[in-house]
Amino acid sequence: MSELIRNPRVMKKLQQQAIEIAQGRSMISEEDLERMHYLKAVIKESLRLHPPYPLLLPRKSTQDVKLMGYDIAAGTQVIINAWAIGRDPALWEKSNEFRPERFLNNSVNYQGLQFDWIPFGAGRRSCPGIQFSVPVMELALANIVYKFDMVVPKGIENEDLDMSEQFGITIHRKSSLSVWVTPLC
Ligand code: HEM
Repeated sequence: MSELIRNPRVMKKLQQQAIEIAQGRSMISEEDLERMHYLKAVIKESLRLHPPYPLLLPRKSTQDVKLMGYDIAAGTQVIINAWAIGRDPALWEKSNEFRPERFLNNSVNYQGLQFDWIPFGAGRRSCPGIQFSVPVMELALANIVYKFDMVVPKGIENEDLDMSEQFGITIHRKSSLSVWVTPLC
């Protein structure tokens, strides 16, 4: 929500897609999600910049390895930082910008097979909640933007919206998100 409000171009494009898909119906349904490619890209881009679970479950190396110049001895506990990978400028063009378009022609999926985007982790300890949480996020966001327009309160510029994060086992906004909401239909 914060990124959409900060990026009205993306909000407009997403609302446009929601209007086209809903075709005047009162709600967007789960069956509609398949065709909402821009919505899926928005969610993926949000998870790239703001993975709710930033540090994956600890792993242990089973053998001595050399990784990017570092020697990691067998038995070392390793913690993988999905937050840093998602913002790595070597992997992502303009890595700090919210640009869902980067996921439109990108085969990346939720299974964690491409290690440059791992908000749900990877491998046998990856998140078993993907099948539940992704449709829930998509359905909620699709219906919110279909029904409401949201902007920053008067007197604040979009780029001044406080995006500070509270780090911990999970990451969330440091301050509550205050918005002006207008019903659309
Ligand atoms: C946006 C929502 C969610 C995100 C971003 C997320 C992310 C993650 C991540 C990054 C891990 C660690 C994976 C790894 O180390 O490879 C994890 C583990 C796990 N998640 Fe989720 N998760 C979400 C929702 C859920 C939901 C809804 C459930 C249950 C209904 C769930 C259940 C679990 C469980 C049980 C584990 C531990 C798996 C294990 O120990 O093998 N998650 N999740």
